[in-house]
Amino acid sequence: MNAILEAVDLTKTFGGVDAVSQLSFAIEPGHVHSIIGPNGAGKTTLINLLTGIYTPTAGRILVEDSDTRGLAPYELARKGLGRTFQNLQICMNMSAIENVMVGRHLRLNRRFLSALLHLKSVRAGDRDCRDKAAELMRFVGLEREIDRQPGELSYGALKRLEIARALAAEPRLLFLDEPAAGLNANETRDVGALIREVAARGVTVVLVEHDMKLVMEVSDTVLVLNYGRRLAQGTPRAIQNDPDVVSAYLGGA
Ligand SMILES: Nc1ncnc2c1ncn2[C@@H]1O[C@H](COP(=O)(O)OP(=O)(O)OP(=O)(O)O)[C@@H](O)[C@H]1O
Repeated sequence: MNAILEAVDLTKTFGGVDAVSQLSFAIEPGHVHSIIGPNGAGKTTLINLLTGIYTPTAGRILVEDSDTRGLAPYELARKGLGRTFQNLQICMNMSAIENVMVGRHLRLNRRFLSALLHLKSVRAGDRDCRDKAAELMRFVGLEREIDRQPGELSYGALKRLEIARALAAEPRLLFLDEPAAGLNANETRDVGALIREVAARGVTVVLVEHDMKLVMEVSDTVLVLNYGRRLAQGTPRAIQNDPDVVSAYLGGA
């Protein structure tokens, strides 16, 4: 088995409601894999399970064949799992590049909290970290924003900054939770191009997104959830033509 991540009979129950129910799937390395589904289908719950925020009620999650049960999110980050969040998690009192440098410390420094508290010495002492962060800001198209404060950046730029920060930890698998939410059409198109570039760098991308145009343009495979279960999985073209998906989701969207 060469899956980078595998879910086996995964279930998460909240007070009698199965938010995710007996879900099995595999994510092959490389490419862009999207997870879609109507509101309440279980997408966020699934991401929170895969990234260690929730513990499964039943079932298993394997990262490169190793069971992740009991591992905290930061331990999964060290195994190569990165993520961005639906709601921005940017530190507004740090410069844009410092936010990206923090992302690198989350992976490299076991005592990252103390590193955060001594950010000035980190900044002075770790030229490599800053250089790497600057390279990532260029990669996401924010080369002119390096020393600006997040409060001066557009919402679209902040979303890209989050992606740069997640990449700073050098993930092999990157979860993007609604990266296009709140963006206009141009910004969404740019995020789509960025997602493809991230995948071209060899980072496997798992995308949770409501914007169907974006999903269909950037994905290699799409997993469709409905009531916490797998409704369909396949290429964007196959998904768009799947009658179950059309009636349960796309048709009602
Ligand atoms: N912490 C929680 N406590 C109780 N129920 C929850 C909790 N989180 C999610 N649920 C329920 O689990 C189901 C799946 O919710 P989830 O947020 O994972 O869906 P989603 O597909 O991400 O939805 P959306 O597209 O609206 O973000 C819903 O019925 C929701 O009400």
